[in-house]
Amino acid sequence: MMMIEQEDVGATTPIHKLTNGNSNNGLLTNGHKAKKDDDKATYKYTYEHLAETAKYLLERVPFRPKIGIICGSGMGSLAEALTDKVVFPYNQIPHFPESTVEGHAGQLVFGYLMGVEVVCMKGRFHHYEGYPLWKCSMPVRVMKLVGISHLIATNAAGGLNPKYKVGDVMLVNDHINLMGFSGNNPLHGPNDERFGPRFLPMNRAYDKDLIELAKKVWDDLKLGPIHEGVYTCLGGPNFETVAELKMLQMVGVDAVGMSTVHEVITARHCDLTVLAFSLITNFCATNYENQSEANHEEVMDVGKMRQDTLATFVQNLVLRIKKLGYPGIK
Ligand SMILES: O=P(O)(O)O[C@H]1O[C@H](CO)[C@@H](O)[C@H]1O
Ligand code: HPA
Repeated sequence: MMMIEQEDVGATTPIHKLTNGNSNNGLLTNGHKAKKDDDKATYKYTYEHLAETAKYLLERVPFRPKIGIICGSGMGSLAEALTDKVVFPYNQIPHFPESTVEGHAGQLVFGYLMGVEVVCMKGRFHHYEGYPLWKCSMPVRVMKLVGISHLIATNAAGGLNPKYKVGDVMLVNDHINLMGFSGNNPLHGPNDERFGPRFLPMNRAYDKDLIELAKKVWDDLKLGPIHEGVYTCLGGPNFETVAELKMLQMVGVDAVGMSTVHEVITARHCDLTVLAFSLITNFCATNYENQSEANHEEVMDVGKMRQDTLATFVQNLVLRIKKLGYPGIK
């Protein structure tokens, strides 16, 4: 059987090679033995490898999760309310990368949230950590393979819309894939149809029914105002310059961060129904008079400050999603 093996020598410069199908022997086709910890090599990330990861997890979890939750910076406490937890540190999961960012514990937690079977990523992977985008979003495929149909991606973000206040929540109704404009995309490289199609539409990426449901849940809980808006992901790790923020504002961005977009692309590729929201953790200074500077401590502090509200919101949201029979685009 012929297989495509990919050696990714840079985030955006893959070399595709046809081999005789023995892709799991650590030997790249140029004859060099791959280092076991080679972060750049996609040979560990074929469908078969991710299926192996999923099998490892499912053999240790007595149920199948329906909803995946990605906890944003400082928002790991979303996973605390889970009952009957089965916790996997990322470094013990076959083929999983490791979390390196403060506020991202690095654990995959299976459990029940209000009686709903979920799996939570306490810690996500960012491009600035040195991971290519396909690697940042590989856990989304793993979550798909363990059984989820719905993904709730959360993030901390800077508020560009002047109406937003620190601590507000914005339901993401669209994104601008700025990194994708330069060809940096999690689906870059050979496509495996078992995950999804080569070309996929993104105009309905953020499920409208789920956005309406989330608004209703938020309102029913009387949690105050909630926004809907456009998110963008930059590469980071530096926060933005004033000129960059002014440009983002001009093109219609409401909140800016360094994650989520690649996860959502990967999720839609494998047909997951997606809801995403941003916790606005800081203002974005769009003029030179503003002396305040963004920093990660503030981002995490705001996460902590809003953790109870967000936990209540997410718990009620998953409950309603289950009660409604898991609505949304399939
Ligand atoms: O998007 P999450 O992971 O919530 O984190 C956001 O917060 C960090 C910056 O403080 C960046 O990693 C940015 O992406
Ligand atoms: N910019 C980019 N990423 C962020 C920000 C920000 O202002 N806040 C939290 N994550």
